[in-house]
Amino acid sequence: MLRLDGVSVRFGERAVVDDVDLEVAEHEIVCVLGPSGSGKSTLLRAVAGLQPVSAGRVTLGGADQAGVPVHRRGVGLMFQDHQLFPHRDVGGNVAFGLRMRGGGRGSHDAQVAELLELVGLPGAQDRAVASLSGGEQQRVALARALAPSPRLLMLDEPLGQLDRGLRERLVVELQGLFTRLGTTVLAVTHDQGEAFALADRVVVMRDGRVAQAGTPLEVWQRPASEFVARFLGFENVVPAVVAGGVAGTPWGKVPVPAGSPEGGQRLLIRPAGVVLTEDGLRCEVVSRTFRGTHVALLLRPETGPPLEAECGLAGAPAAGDRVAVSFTPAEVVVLPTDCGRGD
Ligand SMILES: Nc1ncnc2c1ncn2[C@@H]1O[C@H](COP(=O)(O)OP(=O)(O)OP(=O)(O)O)[C@@H](O)[C@H]1O
Repeated sequence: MLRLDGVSVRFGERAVVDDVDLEVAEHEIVCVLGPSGSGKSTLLRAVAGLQPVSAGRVTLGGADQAGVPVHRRGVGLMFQDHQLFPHRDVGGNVAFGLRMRGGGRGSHDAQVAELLELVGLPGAQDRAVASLSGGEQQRVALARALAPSPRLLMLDEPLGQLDRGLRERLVVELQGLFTRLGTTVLAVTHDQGEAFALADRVVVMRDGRVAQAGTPLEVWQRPASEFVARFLGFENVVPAVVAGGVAGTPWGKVPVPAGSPEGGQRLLIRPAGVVLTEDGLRCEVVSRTFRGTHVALLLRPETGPPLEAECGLAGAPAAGDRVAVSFTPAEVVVLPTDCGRGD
């Protein structure tokens, strides 16, 4: 459906998007994820035709998009500040989306009703935009973007301004809706939770380049670099020397998965792999945080930097308690080095 070959966007000397290859298959939901300023929005704008590319090629359905204006690309856009028309009612906003398809100014009542039903706002046609909550406005913007049945729907921080609880609910709804409709989606977000909940595949960007692309599970289980690991919120990353299935680390010996590269490496231990035991590395519990399904612990080991661990709710130690931990190799990742990226 969508293909980017070596796409770069430069502002002056600076490549904000730098030689990016990317494919989105029909019916696929791809989320571009990355820190602020990594070039996500610029990439999306280049695909939409809102931003000229400095090098490379964007093809949609096999057709080169060079010189094709935004309104002829057949893409739907929903941006962070969802830009509803404040003076039109909800129905008028959604009908605008339908007219974008070239259906003329005729009555679109039935389709508007159907679209509002779809986004969970049945019967809202006559409501004023100003009377809607943030989440409701987001749904109207979505109905308007879906109205012309775009071959590719592009979302830029679609839930960016909403509070966390609402975002978590909406993201599940969106995922279900897109899957039901078979919509092809390219979305941009800086929120990994959102990306992981929505996407079939995530693309992590760093300084205009693709740092890793894969399914949420692949990226979560096997971060391709220390940058990706830290971006995902993993803090247990240390230098290590790997030999014979064991890594020598500041926390002592840590078993690594079979087949891990040997020699001087960077090592990630996911918190789930730091297990409370009778006998092992001795630590003091600095803090504990209830996370619903488990307890997150911050530990101060007798050697090495602080360690993040997880344990069950029952019998979780308290701040100040002394515990011992061991490590589970399945949760240990020997990280590929970030070539030339200054880490
Ligand atoms: N029109 C422009 N002229 C010059 N620099 C720009 C322009 N648009 C964006 N940039 C710069 O390009 C870089 C990438 O911006 P972009 O908005 O694509 O990042 P982003 O990853 O979407 O960030 P955020 O998550 O904060 O929206 C930023 O440093 C930004 O300042």
